[in-house]
Amino acid sequence: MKRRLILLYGVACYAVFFATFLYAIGFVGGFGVPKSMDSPRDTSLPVALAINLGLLALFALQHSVMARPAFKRAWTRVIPESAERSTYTLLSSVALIVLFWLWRPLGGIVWHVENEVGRVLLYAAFAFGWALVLVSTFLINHFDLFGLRQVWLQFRGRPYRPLPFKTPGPYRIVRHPLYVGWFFAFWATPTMTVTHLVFALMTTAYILIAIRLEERDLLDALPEYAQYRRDVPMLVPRTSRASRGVATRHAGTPAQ
Ligand SMILES: C[S@@+](CC[C@H](N)C(=O)[O-])C[C@H]1O[C@@H](n2cnc3c(N)ncnc32)[C@H](O)[C@@H]1O
Repeated sequence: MKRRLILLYGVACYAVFFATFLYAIGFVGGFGVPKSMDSPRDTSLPVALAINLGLLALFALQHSVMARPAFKRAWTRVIPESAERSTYTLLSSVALIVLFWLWRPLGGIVWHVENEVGRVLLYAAFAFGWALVLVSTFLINHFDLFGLRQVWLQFRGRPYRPLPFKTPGPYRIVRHPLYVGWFFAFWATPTMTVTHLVFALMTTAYILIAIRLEERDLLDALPEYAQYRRDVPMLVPRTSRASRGVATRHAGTPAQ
């Protein structure tokens, strides 16, 4: 009974995540949702700015604190270990839903591209970003990142084994393709409003901090990560032939 409940909980958390992810595409891109990030301003600028920065800080805190190994060790004394990742996924989605709900558009145009080719290219870059995010989750292990693998294994009575370190496809070109995807998704827009710019700047700063925290944990957990870090750039691909040689050194899938 308990196993079944945990499985159901994991599936429900995943469903909430997936709906939130789809909503986020419309919220950032400005289509298909009742209120997007770039809707007209309805609050005074300082108040709107304070609310938005608070919402972003709430998400950043939840997302980074709950991802740290020390927090997970303490937290799994309270909740079942197999439900930890699903709970993380659920609370991340809740933080985003609160952000969508309370977000205050600021108005103001920073740039506006009217040229058709430019607009198509920017929309293509936006779509590429979201696709890269999704594809990267599958390259690492989509079902583990969002907690489904953990609840399924407990349901089948099998022990959880952490994911091995992997460098598939884009992970041989940059260490953080998923975060590169976010940059495309957040910066590529034909109409950059002040709201959108604040969002893009703040999320960029947060991702750079999150990379430091994530890499600190990866260096602690994986002996091979230090060499990978020396060989493969963080976010911007190298163009030289030498770097391509280095990338092929990571073409295999070293075990953890
Ligand atoms: C949201 S994913 C982001 C992965 C990566 N930073 C990126 O931008 O593509 C974060 C999780 O991926 C794991 N991770 C990061 N790089 C990895 C790799 N090369 N192989 C396996 N897991 C990895 C981290 O330990 C963390 O649990």
